[in-house]
Amino acid sequence: HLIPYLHLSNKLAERGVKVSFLLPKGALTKLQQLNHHPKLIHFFPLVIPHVDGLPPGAETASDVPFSLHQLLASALDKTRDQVETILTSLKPDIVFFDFGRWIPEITRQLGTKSFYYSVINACTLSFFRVPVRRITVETTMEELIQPPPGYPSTTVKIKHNETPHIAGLNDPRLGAFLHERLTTGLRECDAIALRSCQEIEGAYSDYLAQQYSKLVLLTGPVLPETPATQLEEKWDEWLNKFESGSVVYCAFGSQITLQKEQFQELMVGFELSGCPFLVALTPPHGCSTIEEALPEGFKERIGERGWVNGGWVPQTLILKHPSIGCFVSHCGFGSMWESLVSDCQIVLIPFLPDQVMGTRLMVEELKVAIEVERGEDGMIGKKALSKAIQLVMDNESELGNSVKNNHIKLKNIFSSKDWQDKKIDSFVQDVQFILESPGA
Ligand SMILES: C[C@@H]1O[C@H](OP(=O)(O)OP(=O)(O)OC[C@H]2O[C@@H](n3ccc(=O)[nH]c3=O)[C@H](O)[C@@H]2O)[C@H](O)[C@H](O)[C@H]1O
Repeated sequence: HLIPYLHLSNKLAERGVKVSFLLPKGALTKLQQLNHHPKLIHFFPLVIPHVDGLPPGAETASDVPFSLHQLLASALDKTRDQVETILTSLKPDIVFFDFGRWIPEITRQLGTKSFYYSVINACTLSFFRVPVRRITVETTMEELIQPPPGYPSTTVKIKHNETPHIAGLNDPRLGAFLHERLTTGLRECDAIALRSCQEIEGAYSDYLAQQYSKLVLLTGPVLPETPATQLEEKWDEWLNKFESGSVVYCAFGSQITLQKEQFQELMVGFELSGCPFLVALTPPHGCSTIEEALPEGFKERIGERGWVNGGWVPQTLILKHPSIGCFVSHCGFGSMWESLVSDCQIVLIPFLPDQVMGTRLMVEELKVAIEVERGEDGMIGKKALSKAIQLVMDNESELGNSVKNNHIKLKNIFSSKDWQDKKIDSFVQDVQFILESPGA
């Protein structure tokens, strides 16, 4: 959530807006590198108090598994005094927030506005977090995956047989907690803003506005300008060995850590695909390095054809490299947008609820990607993965060409800087209108 908020801050700063960015102290180093306007964007590091049950020093969602997000949110709540002191001294015109459901209480006292800025896709937010829904600890799985009345899709949904394998769905306490927290923020804020656009999520954003009877503003994808820095030599040199559009790139964002068995199954899937591949995944559970996680004899069999990296890679630069032809992604919202503006074929393996919903939007509605089906046991099988990759990489494949052509149509719109700038410009105009009309 911090990365998309900073992308938006950069776009606002480009338009002369002064931004105060409150963030966990521990995230400062990583985020500082993404701050393109240090004269207009000032960081205010927050000390995140320890909460029993959290690993020592845990400060962001990438430090803890999804199951501990409730504890992380209570640690966030303990920063309220720090936040209140900073906002009282700054007196900003608007506060953008998402998990801090007590922000509107503070902004009302200060006579300023609060915008709930959602960095997850609108099709998920409007499916689960609308006032017409009641999600409590008693809510059954059947009730949970039922669309709310008036929901604008019958294909964007979570299927019953997959529910046991989606993290965060099978914990009624976590579900009730998230529902109460997010709907409070959406109900109490002055306006809702979404990191999306009419072209792909207009129906969901309109549904949300109708459900909350409040303005819903769209910022568009808010993608950073391609950084001036070049792709590091080690990646560029290795990728240049392969034909244009032949390499498969796989990454699952900052929150997914696989079980070792699933990790190894995916590695053999890349091997069976016959394509060169570059994989950037954190070492699976129980492994401290990626080397120890690799299947027996894998490195010897693969040789120079594959690179499995156990840490963070410059994803946006890699996706722009001409050798990359396929992106195997978890459909995190940031990666989803980055895949839409890329020239790659898109293969999706979602893990969290919003990633499943985003995958259905991409596959069933936009028809620009294919999804790798899980087996009965919830595993992504090596054959299913290699088949999906071969399908999109085969120039003769009808489905492969169909998703490619649909993707190109959207890419031609979304990758235009002019289109992206127009989205932000109209967002800033709408915000100014709200600020100038006190009754709004
Ligand atoms: C809203 C929330 O975002 C979360 O973020 P997560 O980090 O998983 O994935 P992305 O949104 O793709 O964000 C990941 C960001 O990290 C970048 N990246 C990733 C891996 C790497 O090796 N190098 C990189 O530069 C990537 O380019 C993207 O910008 C979850 O999805 C969650 O489902 C969703 O609700």
